Amino acid sequence: MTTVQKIKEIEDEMVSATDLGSDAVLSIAGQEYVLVRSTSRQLKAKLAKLRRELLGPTGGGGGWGPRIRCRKNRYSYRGFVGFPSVGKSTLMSKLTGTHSETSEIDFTTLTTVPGTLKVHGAPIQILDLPGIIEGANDGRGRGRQVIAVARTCNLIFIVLDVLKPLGDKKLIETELEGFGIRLNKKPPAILVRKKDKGGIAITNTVPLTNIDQDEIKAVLSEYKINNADIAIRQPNATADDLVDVIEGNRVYIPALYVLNKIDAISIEELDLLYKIPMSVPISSREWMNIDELIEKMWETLNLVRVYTKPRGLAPDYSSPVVLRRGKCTVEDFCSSIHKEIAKQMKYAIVWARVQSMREGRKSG
Ligand SMILES: Nc1nc2c(ncn2[C@@H]2O[C@H](COP(=O)(O)OP(=O)(O)OP(=O)(O)O)[C@@H](O)[C@H]2O)c(=O)[nH]1
Ligand SMILES: [K+]
Ligand SMILES: [Mg+2]
Repeated sequence: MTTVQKIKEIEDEMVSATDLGSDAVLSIAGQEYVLVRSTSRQLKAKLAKLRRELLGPTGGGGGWGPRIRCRKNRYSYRGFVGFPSVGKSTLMSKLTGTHSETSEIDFTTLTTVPGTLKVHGAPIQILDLPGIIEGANDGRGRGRQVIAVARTCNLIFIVLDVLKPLGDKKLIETELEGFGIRLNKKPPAILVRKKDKGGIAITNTVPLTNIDQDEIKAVLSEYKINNADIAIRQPNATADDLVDVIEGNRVYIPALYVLNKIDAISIEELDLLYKIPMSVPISSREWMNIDELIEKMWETLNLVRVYTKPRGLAPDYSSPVVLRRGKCTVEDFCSSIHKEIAKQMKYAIVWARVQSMREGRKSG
């Protein structure tokens, strides 16, 4: 029996215990739980604890149900990351029409649940993810796996509950950063080229304001790099930026802060929320301000839609090929369909409604 099935069994038992109107004893994984009609709150907490145990790397004894899996294929994903019960699944279910279990109990979602939302004709893949807890990137709960999936996304929605302290924003950021994810940041314009000899040579095309030559050398010596050319073109580069470049396994992902449950706050409080950069206040349950969320998502994704046109016929506007701006040459278009197509193609005629669409001819 998988863990998910086990939890379902507990929930069913909870219902029947309530029906019985008396105490019932339930044994799960060798532990006995006394189900009392009047203690449903306690039971829920127990269930949440059990779920968290099962989420943990040691708990569950490998009885985990469907594994968190997310392969990066021709689809790219956008994922919901947040603490438990902030409303990720409510939002995902309503946005995409794909059912993902919701409830007031923490750790309701136990696996990755994918759904698709069409925005301006382009299918956008969205992943509902299990809630994470503080310390996730150190291995607490199932957070590591969740964050590993988030690393493969090309947009992260950080979902926050406006009824909980906004310090949660910082906590989530720290968890993601601890896993090498850099949010709303470009890769630092710093070049580190290791050599066999010659010592450390530092050149900078911008003034060094946050780090000096000695500090750069100190960081390099931490990594036992004694011979290297360092070129700094990043204004206000920091030691952290340098470390990121040396470590090399960082991912730079845009993030949108989804501030959920605004139905439960006042207009004055809402005004304050609007000051948070890259944020959208919404209510997923009451379906408030969802249009703004979708538009911000579209802008942040920076996508280009390419419609194909059979000779002599009108373009097929029903299913565009979706490419990323800056990566939308004819060759990119071909590769997104099949890697062989570009080799055989002699030319393409391209009409563009956006300026950045590059000239579409490819000589044969
Ligand atoms: N007031 C209010 N409650 C909401 C809103 N969205 C979700 N909720 C409630 O918040 C609770 C948690 O919702 P879920 O969608 O299960 O939250 P989740 O983030 O997926 O939770 P986990 O999967 O456990 O991490 C449920 O009781 C929802 O009804 C909202 O916009 N306003
Ligand atoms: K929940
Ligand atoms: Mg959920």
